[in-house]
Amino acid sequence: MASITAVARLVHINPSSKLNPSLVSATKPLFTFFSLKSSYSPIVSSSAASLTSSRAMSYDKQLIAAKKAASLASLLCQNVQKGLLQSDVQSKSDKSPVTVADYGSQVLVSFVLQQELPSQAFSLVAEEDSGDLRKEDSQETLQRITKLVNDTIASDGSYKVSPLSESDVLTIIDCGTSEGGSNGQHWVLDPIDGTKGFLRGDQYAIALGLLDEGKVVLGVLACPNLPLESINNKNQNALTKSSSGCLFYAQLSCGTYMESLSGSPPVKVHVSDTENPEEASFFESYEAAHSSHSLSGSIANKLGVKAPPVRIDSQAKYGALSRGDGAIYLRFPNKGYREKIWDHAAGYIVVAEAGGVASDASGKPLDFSKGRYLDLDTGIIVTNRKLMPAVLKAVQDSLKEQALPSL
Ligand SMILES: Nc1ncnc2c1ncn2[C@@H]1O[C@H](COP(=O)(O)O)[C@@H](OP(=O)(O)O)[C@H]1O
Ligand SMILES: [Mg+2]
Ligand SMILES: [Mg+2]
Ligand SMILES: [Mg+2]
Repeated sequence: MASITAVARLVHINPSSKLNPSLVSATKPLFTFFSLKSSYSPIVSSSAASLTSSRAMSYDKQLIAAKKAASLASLLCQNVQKGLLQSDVQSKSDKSPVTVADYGSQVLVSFVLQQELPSQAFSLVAEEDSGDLRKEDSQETLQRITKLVNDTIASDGSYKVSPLSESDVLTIIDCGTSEGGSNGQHWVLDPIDGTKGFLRGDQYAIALGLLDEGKVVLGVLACPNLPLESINNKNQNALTKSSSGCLFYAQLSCGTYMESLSGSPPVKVHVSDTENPEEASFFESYEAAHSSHSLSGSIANKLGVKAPPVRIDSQAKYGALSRGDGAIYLRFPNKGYREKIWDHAAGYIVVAEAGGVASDASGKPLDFSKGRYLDLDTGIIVTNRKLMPAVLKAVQDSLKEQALPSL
């Protein structure tokens, strides 16, 4: 096991950092308490119960660190997406795709959080693990990830650390194996949510949330391909224009804000306030295998929704809903599919703090305190508070009809 060299060190922020300027100024000066020598070892909590937490506390420091981590990961993902190679993509044991950018993003987020918050115990529930990368035929992929991560850290210039080795990279990826739960604080990370969208050149998100005592208390959603302007169903051309991308962030009781990934001033966002389902447009997954399009079609009919659905990948749907581009997001996976907390934690608080609400099909709020999986009834409904009762009824009626044997 690699050893930590604990050295207090002042990190000088390089003024030429490529990150959003508001993040850079907010983070200097900063002490970190470990330096990376030849090998890397994470600061891992020995027990979740040892983490201190308080419901009344502010999460400002964590929010600054989370924004910086997601922004740096976005840079890596944007660079990879521009020149994606066939060899950059692998298939996981469940046959889902994973790319060098998924791994690279996970390493960067974990690295930045630990650099920025050195005095806090660190627990991370993240999607990826190093299992496949430790296999012999993954050597080249691991080298490519390591180079991507080191190049991104060097080009940003905020951290004066020796380059990470391949072994450091594997160790940092495996910082994400926490089980989460209802005690203490846990970061929740989807390093690329919407990998299929990422591969198509469409929408994806770097989604980072923080749980405190089982509740999501902050969330950051970086959506590098999402335009700042609305993508409602009247303006879907916006999706094809090049964009610098959006960063959504929310902290408990502080509202939801959006800024561009290139650093425009933040604006407070709010969900649509429509009470009329006929005026509401809805989002669903681009991938029909991830959510039943026919069920959401039947729900939309019951509600009298006129506009066709906007189908996009990833938690960009939560971001778009939080600023009112559409008013309803419906997600109904196949029976037996278990939703993971990293697919929803950041999006959940981004919508909730913008005045929206998310529940399962029985109307129960999503519960992030049960470990790596969400324990829920049938599907996920996200909308504004005024529409929720009508949407819930339409969902429950459609589910009952679906359960009836056809004549
Ligand atoms: N059969 C399935 N049903 C529902 N969700 C699925 C699924 N297979 C994969 N997913 C999840 O859907 C996420 C993408 O969401 P969306 O459909 O909104 O774009 C994927 O995240 P990753 O891309 O991080 O693996 C994955 O976790
Ligand atoms: Mg995945
Ligand atoms: Mg995901
Ligand atoms: Mg993912």
